[in-house]
Amino acid sequence: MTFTIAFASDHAGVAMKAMLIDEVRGLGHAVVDLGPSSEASVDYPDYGEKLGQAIADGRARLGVAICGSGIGISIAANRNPAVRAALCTSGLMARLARQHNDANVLALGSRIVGPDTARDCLTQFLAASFAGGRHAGRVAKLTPGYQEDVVE
Ligand SMILES: O=C(CO)[C@H](O)[C@H](O)[C@H](O)COP(=O)(O)O
Repeated sequence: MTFTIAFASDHAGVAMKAMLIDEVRGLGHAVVDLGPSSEASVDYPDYGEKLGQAIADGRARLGVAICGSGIGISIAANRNPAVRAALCTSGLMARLARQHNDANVLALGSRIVGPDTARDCLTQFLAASFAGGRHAGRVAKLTPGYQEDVVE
């Protein structure tokens, strides 16, 4: 299955963002790159907000958010009620974020995880799907108007 995936970062995540965009394009996914395009210093709240809006208005089904630690941009993206951003440092966390939490944004820290781990997180995030069942009611408590995504 392929998705439209929105990417956003701050300056610390630009290089990792470019690397992961190449990766997902190679897998046949469509990409919305919300920037930034240079490593000039920017503020993660602005880019987390852009990503939240892209998920909320349906421009992208999934998102990837990257800053130095992954913390600031995941907090920012999660301010949008449509977002369930999960900050992950392993492929297992990324898989569980999709399976149990129906996470729609993968957050990564470019100063925390290396390229191989980042790729593993993204690969497992994209390959997994929400398990539903006992998890559905829990996710509904997180997201107003939550409707379980039907995988087509
Ligand atoms: O939000 C963060 C910390 O939780 C990110 O790591 C930022 O990328 C970081 O704060 C940016 O720091 P810089 O010294 O301005 O590059």
